[in-house]
Amino acid sequence: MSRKEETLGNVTILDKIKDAKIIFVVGGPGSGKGTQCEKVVAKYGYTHLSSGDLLRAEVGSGSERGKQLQAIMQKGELVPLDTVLDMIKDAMIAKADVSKGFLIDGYPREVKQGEEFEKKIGKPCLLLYVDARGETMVKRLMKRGETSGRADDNEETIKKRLDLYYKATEPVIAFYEGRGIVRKVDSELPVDEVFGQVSKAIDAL
Ligand SMILES: Nc1nc2c(ncn2[C@@H]2O[C@H](COP(=O)(O)OP(=O)(O)OP(=O)(O)O)[C@@H](O)[C@H]2O)c(=O)[nH]1
Ligand SMILES: O=c1ccn([C@@H]2O[C@H](COP(=O)(O)OP(=O)(O)O)[C@@H](O)[C@H]2O)c(=O)[nH]1
Ligand SMILES: [Mg+2]
Repeated sequence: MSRKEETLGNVTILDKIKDAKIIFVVGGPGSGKGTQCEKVVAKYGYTHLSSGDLLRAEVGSGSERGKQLQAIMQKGELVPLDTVLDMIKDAMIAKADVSKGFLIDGYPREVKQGEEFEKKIGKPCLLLYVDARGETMVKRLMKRGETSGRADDNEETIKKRLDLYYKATEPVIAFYEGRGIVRKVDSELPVDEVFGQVSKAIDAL
């Protein structure tokens, strides 16, 4: 295939993605983003892409890049922006033909990530803000850590993830509030009640 055709092919795929709805799902570690996304997939048939899951898949592959990612994630720090964005973009392109909507879970982690996503992929129509108290999130993650096997579900790393969330990710919510696309759900409530709030926000799209 010539370079020109490749570019044209890519444009078509990105156009398809532009027609699909893009929802950012943002909240602290253990706030319940993954839990709610699973329910959205079941009810609305959206494609769920968790940035953390994509990174963990790369770690699981045992690749050299995976080893570098593992070291960063174990410390609760953020991996380089381009790495995550490329993974999300590839995953979206792979689903472009069959997807009417995308749940981008755990992304953006910082305002710059959101800006780059919009430049390279498209604009979100909704940001679901999954809100829980710090104390609640720590408790849930410690419990999840008993069985999750996640290297970052330990007390020390949980604290770092939480600090980074407040410092880097909360400003993302303020940024998109300015655009009027943030809907906050209270994830202190039982899962089904939280999902009631999530459904309302999606039905209003
Ligand atoms: N009581 C209660 N527990 C919840 C709720 N949502 C999630 N949990 C529990 O909290 C833990 C974390 O939920 P996840 O959905 O994995 O959270 P997450 O936001 O995806 O977390 P990360 O993957 O760390 O980003 C899980 O063990 C869930 O069972 C909720 O609404 N109520
Ligand atoms: O855009 C992202 C998403 C995840 N991560 C890394 O992956 C880890 C786990 O992310 P996930 O969303 O699964 O869990 P959370 O930290 O929200 O509990 C984070 O602590 C980061 O090290 C990252 O660097 N950039
Ligand atoms: Mg998750």
